[in-house]
Amino acid sequence: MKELIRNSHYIDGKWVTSSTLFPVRNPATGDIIVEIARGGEVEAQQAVSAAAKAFPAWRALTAKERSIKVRRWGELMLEHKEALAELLTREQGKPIAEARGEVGYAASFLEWFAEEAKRAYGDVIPSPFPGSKILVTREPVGVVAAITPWNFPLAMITRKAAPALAAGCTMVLKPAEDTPLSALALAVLAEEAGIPAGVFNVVAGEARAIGKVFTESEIVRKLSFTGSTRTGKLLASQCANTLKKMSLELGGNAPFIVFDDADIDAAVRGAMASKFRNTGQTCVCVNRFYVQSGIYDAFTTALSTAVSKLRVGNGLTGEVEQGPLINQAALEKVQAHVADAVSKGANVLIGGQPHVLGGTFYEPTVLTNARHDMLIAEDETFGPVAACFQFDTEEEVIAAANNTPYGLSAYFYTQDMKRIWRVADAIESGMIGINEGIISTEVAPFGGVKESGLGREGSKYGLDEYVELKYLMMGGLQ
Ligand SMILES: NC(=O)C1=CN([C@@H]2O[C@H](COP(=O)(O)OP(=O)(O)OC[C@H]3O[C@@H](n4cnc5c(N)ncnc54)[C@H](OP(=O)(O)O)[C@@H]3O)[C@@H](O)[C@H]2O)C=CC1
Ligand SMILES: O=C(O)CCCC(=O)O
Repeated sequence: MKELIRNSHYIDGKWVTSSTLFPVRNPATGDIIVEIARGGEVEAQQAVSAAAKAFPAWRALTAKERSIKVRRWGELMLEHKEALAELLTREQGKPIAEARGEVGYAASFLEWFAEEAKRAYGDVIPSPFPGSKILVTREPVGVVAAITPWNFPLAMITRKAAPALAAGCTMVLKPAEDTPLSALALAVLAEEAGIPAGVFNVVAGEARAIGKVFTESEIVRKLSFTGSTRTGKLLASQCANTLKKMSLELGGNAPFIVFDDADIDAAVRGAMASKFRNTGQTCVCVNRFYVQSGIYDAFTTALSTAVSKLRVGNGLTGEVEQGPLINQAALEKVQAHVADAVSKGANVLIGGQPHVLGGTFYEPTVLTNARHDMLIAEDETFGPVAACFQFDTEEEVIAAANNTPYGLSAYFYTQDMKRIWRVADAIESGMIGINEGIISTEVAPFGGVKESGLGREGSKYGLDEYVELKYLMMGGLQ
């Protein structure tokens, strides 16, 4: 087994330190896990140069040769599943069972795109001109920069690195300040898998300085970002001058609609899975529950009963289902949303306070009588708070669900087949769970519309984000 904890950057196949360090803390205890190198402009430039140098040889490999290495990277993740999961829980806080799930999910992107690498087919187009042939080939974009968030410290990296490397691109990565250790552990395993020096580089540290180098570089031809809409817009503006290709997976404000004819038990199971995954800290977590009047009391009561059974604590202890929030700012956001909702008339059915464990733990919470003038209706809470709105008609709820600049995920529960199609067509969202609370899988296209972003990750479509089409017109063939 490889030692997975590293405290320096991984650039050009070497472990490189910096003159200053920053602490990585366990959000469940506040303890420092390790202090790691704080990189900035210099390290970011080194990483971009290394990725540029490695690109010609990596793209020149056959798709099958790249596929073998990418697949091996994923296999190594699974061979180190327990150690990776433990590290992930220590730096991110999610319950160990969810961390194990994330290791598998992250590895699944490496397996999937190792397969897709071999299917980066071109095209032959019937030519309208005599004596000519028209061909389309698919080429790697070049050097890709990735900037990733703290909520899925492994999966958000492999969801980008797997298609990028499979397509023949090289990568520079800046992980989130709160969770760089999982990214560095991935670099250890990339090296072990035989991924050549410079193909995958990790620089942790100063977000703005590193981001500026990545976005302003003429060498970097693509930015792939997951995080807040605010930061996504900033990075997109920084990319404008070099007109980079961009994938942006940004914030959401997911509605979860429960119609009168829904199977209430199934809806509560879906609600629990979607809302409380990672303590409410995923971009596809429900933010607004819309429950039809006829079942409002029954649903909210059943939801509260389920929420009352959630066990909160340090994710490393096996029984726990809800970990801490990632940091103090996250706790303050949740507190502000709940205080604002209560001040405007929301009722607290359960929870509503910081947890007695202290730190950044917050009680799993259900609010009823939610209204649209509350902060919770506009901005993703990113915490364990289920805010329930009441509605009467399908028309009214579709208008309410769409009344947001976001459009990442949405969910609805009904047993009426005609309504399923009507509502699925009407909702403005990149992804919809229909009688289903968990939608994430490597085989399906993940991404949003409106201000939730650009592009799709995972699935057969995910490779397209890392390739350019090249059209070849061959004349004089007669
Ligand atoms: N779509 C999603 O999956 C996510 C959505 N969010 C939403 O965003 C809110 C705030 O979370 P937060 O972590 O601050 O999200 P951010 O969007 O700020 O962070 C995401 C990533 O972007 C980096 N980053 C931040 N600012 C810059 C910059 N100027 N240049 C380059 N990189 C930058 C961060 O680095 P660093 O960590 O070093 O600051 C991190 O790696 C959450 O409450 C949630 O609503 C958050 C995370 C994921
Ligand atoms: O919050 C995110 O951006 C990660 C989504 C996790 C998933 O793929 O479900």
